[in-house]
Amino acid sequence: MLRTKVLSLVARSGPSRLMSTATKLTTVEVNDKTGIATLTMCRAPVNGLNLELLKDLKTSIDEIESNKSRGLILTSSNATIFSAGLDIMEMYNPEKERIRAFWTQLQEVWLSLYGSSVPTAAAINGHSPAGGCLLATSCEYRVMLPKFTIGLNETQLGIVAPKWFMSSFLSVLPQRQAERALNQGRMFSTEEALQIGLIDETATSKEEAVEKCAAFLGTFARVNPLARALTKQQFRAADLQQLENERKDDLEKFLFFINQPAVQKGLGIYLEGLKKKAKK
Ligand SMILES: CC/C=C\C/C=C\C/C=C\C=C\CC(=O)SCCNC(=O)CCNC(=O)[C@H](O)C(C)(C)COP(=O)(O)OP(=O)(O)OC[C@H]1O[C@@H](n2cnc3c(N)ncnc32)[C@H](O)[C@@H]1OP(=O)(O)O
Repeated sequence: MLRTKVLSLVARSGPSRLMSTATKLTTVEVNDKTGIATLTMCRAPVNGLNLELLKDLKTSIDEIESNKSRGLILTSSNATIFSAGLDIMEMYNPEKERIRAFWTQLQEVWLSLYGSSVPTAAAINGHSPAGGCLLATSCEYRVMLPKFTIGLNETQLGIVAPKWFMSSFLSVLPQRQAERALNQGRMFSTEEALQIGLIDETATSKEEAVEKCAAFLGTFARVNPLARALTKQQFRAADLQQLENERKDDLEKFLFFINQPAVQKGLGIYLEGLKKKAKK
């Protein structure tokens, strides 16, 4: 497959350039006027984060970073789902080498998105459970459409969100609310998320959400970019460093946990429930 880290121009539409690393599961469109890049996840049916989508996300984030875009807006091509979180098929009866690569890639994506020197915002145009919420809370600003849900529901699946998932959540919510929501595996409606501060604004369409994200990113237009980036970095450095220091341990913990027969059984039951619901 043709995969190059060099930015390539593959299409033009209006004032935006569609740039791509020939990936299939993400697209990056840069607005020529604002310099803001919109990174869209497009893995059918639900933007489940599998190894390939994670690789494409990482490539796209790196591309936006190295292209010195003025901002990054993360969104989805699906009309009702931002991301269904980690693809459970990657964790259920996993293949030994692939699951290692999968978790390592998830760590990479989080380190690049949460640690991005570019200002970031999420246009949450659909449901955003677990890993979807992780991506959204790794950004600096969130605009969400009504009648969807967002949250870290891991405990509902019998799994435990690792510390760095909590770091993103805690960068948005006060400890008391974050702890309670995580322990409950609570999913918030758009209205509840706004009330608690898990999202910053609502919008009635994806276009409006993207516009509101762009307006937020525009607030940095007159701020010195280096001063802004270093300030953001200082806020996030301890969280990022913690994962950097514990990456191997974190991977081994994940592998140990996910391979427990009780966890596998729970994931199997959960998947079955999802499939039954989908057939109805
Ligand atoms: C001490 C600590 C140490 C280490 C840490 C250890 C462990 C941590 C490990 C993991 C952390 C995981 C975080 C995660 O992200 S887990 C994933 C959580 N996601 C969910 O619970 C979402 C489940 N999905 C839904 O709720 C819904 O599908 C929806 C709201 C996103 C969309 O609803 P729809 O009605 O529009 O669509 P469906 O009909 O339900 O689904 C269509 C299709 O897609 C399949 N599917 C949905 N979600 C997933 C998924 N996350 N993974 C895989 N597949 C998914 C669904 O089964 C349907 O498939 P079929 O069409 O039936 O084939």
